[in-house]
Amino acid sequence: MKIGFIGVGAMAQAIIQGLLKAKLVPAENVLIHSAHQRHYEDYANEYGLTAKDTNLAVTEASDLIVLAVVPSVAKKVLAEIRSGLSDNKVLISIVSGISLERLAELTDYNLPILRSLPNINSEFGQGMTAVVANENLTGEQKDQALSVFEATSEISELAEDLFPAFSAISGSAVAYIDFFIDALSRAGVKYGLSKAAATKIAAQTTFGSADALMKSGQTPAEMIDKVCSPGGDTIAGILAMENAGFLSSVVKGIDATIKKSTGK
Ligand SMILES: NC(=O)C1=CN([C@@H]2O[C@H](COP(=O)(O)OP(=O)(O)OC[C@H]3O[C@@H](n4cnc5c(N)ncnc54)[C@H](OP(=O)(O)O)[C@@H]3O)[C@@H](O)[C@H]2O)C=CC1
Ligand SMILES: O=C(O)[C@@H]1CCC=N1
Repeated sequence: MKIGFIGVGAMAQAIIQGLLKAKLVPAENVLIHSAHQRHYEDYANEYGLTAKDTNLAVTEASDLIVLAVVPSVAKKVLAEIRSGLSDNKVLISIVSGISLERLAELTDYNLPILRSLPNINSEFGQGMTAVVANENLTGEQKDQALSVFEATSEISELAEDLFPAFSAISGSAVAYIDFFIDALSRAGVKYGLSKAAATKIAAQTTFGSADALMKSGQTPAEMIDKVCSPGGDTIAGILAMENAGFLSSVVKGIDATIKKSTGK
């Protein structure tokens, strides 16, 4: 199986690194092209990938074609690769905000297409990806397309109208969670910890909390209650955070993310 990437920016690189770690395909079976020759050639050389001269050449030589460009250039790129697509290849889009209907309209209504929304944690096999297939993508071909994300992440098959919410609380939320870790870390610095030590402590605590939450099967509220000793320190902190608008500031951030991705 050959997997082509059109665009090798932050998200494509995370998936490629995840795929290489998972050994889903040999490195030379990953084909790439992007806007800047120096960038895609250097990246291909560094990891033993195959660089191609054009987006169309990637498409023609691949079984799965991952569209990994920013939304504003997707239309132009799809026009370039359209003639290389056929029903024995799968177009996989990771582009935020472009629907299956729009992808088909810009290419061909008979093509198998998978719309996905991964997150950057795919690099370490810890991603979370939403997927939705069109009616032309079924059976073995669908399994093959899903294998890219199974190798790098958990998968959630979602209705398309939930993609903006998913993108906000997963794709974008990696940054929001890191923002929270950085906030904890800066608070640690305020009270004398070094930034490096505070960041490690905050990151491990975040990681361990997410792991424990999932392993316990409890709700976040139940976990919070276990940490808040009666009359203790944590409940004082929770109340002060909420008084400063913690919940509504997080929801406002998600509202803004969804508004930007949908224009609504
Ligand atoms: N970053 C993330 O966490 C996530 C991103 N996404 C989606 O992934 C897509 C890419 O985002 P991201 O990786 O962050 O963006 P980047 O800006 O990091 O990467 C964009 C890539 O597109 C390439 N590119 C630009 N124009 C062309 C062209 N005409 N032909 C071929 N390649 C081109 C660039 O080439 P070059 O490198 O040579 O300049 C670059 O490699 C977006 O649609 C985004 O919505 C989805 C989920 C999460
Ligand atoms: O910021 C963005 O537009 C992309 C979509 C999800 C994560 N990054």
